[in-house]
Amino acid sequence: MVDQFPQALSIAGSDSGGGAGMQADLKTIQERHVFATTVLVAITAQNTLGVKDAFPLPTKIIDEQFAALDEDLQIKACKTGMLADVTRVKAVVANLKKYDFGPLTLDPVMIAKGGAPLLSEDAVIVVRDELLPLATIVTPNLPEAEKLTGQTINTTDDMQMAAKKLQNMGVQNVIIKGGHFENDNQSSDFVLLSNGRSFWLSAPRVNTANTHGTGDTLSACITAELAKGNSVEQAIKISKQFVDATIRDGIKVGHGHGPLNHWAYRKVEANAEV
Ligand SMILES: Nc1ncnc2c1ncn2[C@@H]1O[C@H](COP(=O)(O)OP(=O)(O)O)[C@@H](O)[C@H]1O
Ligand SMILES: Cc1ncc(COP(=O)(O)O)c(N)n1
Repeated sequence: MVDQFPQALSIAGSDSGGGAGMQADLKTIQERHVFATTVLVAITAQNTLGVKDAFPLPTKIIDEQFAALDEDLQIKACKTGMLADVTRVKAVVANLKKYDFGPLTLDPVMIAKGGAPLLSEDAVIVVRDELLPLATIVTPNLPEAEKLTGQTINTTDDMQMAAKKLQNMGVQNVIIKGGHFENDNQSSDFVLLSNGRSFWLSAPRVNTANTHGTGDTLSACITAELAKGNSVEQAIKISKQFVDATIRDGIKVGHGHGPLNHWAYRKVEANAEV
């Protein structure tokens, strides 16, 4: 059979403000020329000023979304974002064990930039023990890596140690994002691959409050690149450049932590072609 157009899946929560969550995933996957599909796990009433309310969806409709996709589509890579609570994490784990949607990028979303919880405290252990071993790559920010490993992260050495711990927990590849090291003039992420290779991806830190959805965008881009058949290393490198462009070439939307410019990477690619 002729291969179908590359298809990727975002399993996440909706951000009504359009900057993060499933909306950021859809915009990113589309920008990478991959067909985006979705399993909606929760709905948030949210804007750039914060999360006003959140409503986790019943597991029945979560299961039905997975079944509908499996019946018809040929999904080559998937990612998880906001999973809300123990019930939803367990539902997603069960579905990912039931169906093959390709390599899983696990973005262990826990707390929104504005401070609102997007994953209940008791669900962290379920993510660690049940979802992490299913993932091809995990993409925690610093507070998420601290929660998952139980260690504090104050230095770059701590980041490397935490990455090794995560790998020992059963995930093949790890990227620990350094966006929260706000006193550094670089934004540096540490990558540890399944073959033991490790490296840093750094970019000059952009002095901006408009970083709503950076983590979602990075993990969605990795997912899109994996759906095209790129290696984990290629996918991570392209995604760092992609998210960097979306932050650097910013737009003004809303009055708080504004969203990214999801079409900024087009200019980078156009310049590269000249
Ligand atoms: N101010 C910034 N300037 C440049 N890159 C940034 C900035 N903030 C975050 N990043 C990058 O954005 C990506 C997402 O990181 P981070 O913001 O830590 O994730 P999250 O949204 O999950 O908290 C990483 O590649 C990080 O290095
Ligand atoms: C539905 C949803 N999913 C994820 C995030 C995390 O994004 P950020 O950490 O940039 O606030 C969010 N705010 N809302």
